[in-house]
Amino acid sequence: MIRLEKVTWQHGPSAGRERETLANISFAVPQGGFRWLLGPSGAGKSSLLRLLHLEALPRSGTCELLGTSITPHVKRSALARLRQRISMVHQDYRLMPTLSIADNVGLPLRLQKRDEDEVAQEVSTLLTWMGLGARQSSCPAELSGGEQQRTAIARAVVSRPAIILADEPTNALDEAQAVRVLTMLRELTAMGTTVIVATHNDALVRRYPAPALHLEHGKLIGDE
Ligand SMILES: Nc1ncnc2c1ncn2[C@@H]1O[C@H](COP(=O)(O)OP(=O)(O)OP(=O)(O)O)[C@@H](O)[C@H]1O
Repeated sequence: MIRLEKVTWQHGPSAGRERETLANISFAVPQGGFRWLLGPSGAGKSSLLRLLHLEALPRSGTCELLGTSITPHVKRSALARLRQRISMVHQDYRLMPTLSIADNVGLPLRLQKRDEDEVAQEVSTLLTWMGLGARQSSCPAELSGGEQQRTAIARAVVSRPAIILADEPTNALDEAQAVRVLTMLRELTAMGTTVIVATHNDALVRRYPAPALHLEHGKLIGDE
């Protein structure tokens, strides 16, 4: 469950800024829910996802993720536990440049101290499904943009997190790959994962009708 009530946040210090990056944002997504996150460039989509990924804390308002209230007083240990259950596909992928593709994808499983044989098996199965079976020992720099994006998606889903946040996860993919990724994300919601996908891909939104959060100038102008 994700629940935000009048959440406000901004980049940098409050003084001297014309407006908040995110202003008075309220919405809720039940566990297993799917939401598109839409809005023009600069509307605040990435900022909202970063907030939900706990890369920053709200300036005001209440934010509840998976039953934990995110307040300035929340314990670091609680935040750390929560972070392990929330995955993000960043727009710029954020792969570890010195690790192979397999090790990048295996990272969340190793953080969970999973058995090495199990890690190898899960990573290999997922990468093969993503069409990256032959690239497992390559480094990110040797991959195309689309291959890097698919690696970032694999890393986000491999540990079966409770929440997946994806920031334009299909912008480097061709249509067939984008459809495959969306189908997978929708299937994960059927298994109880909450998914929010920011996108400018109107065709994909039309193909997968779902409720959408519409942001404009940092304000939520629609939740339907
Ligand atoms: N690091 C930063 N420092 C200061 N302001 C920033 C920073 N990153 C983004 N902003 C500002 O915050 C606002 C929201 O940006 P954000 O990246 O969240 O929008 P977006 O909707 O994701 O845009 P896009 O669709 O282009 O990715 C914009 O006004 C942007 O200029």
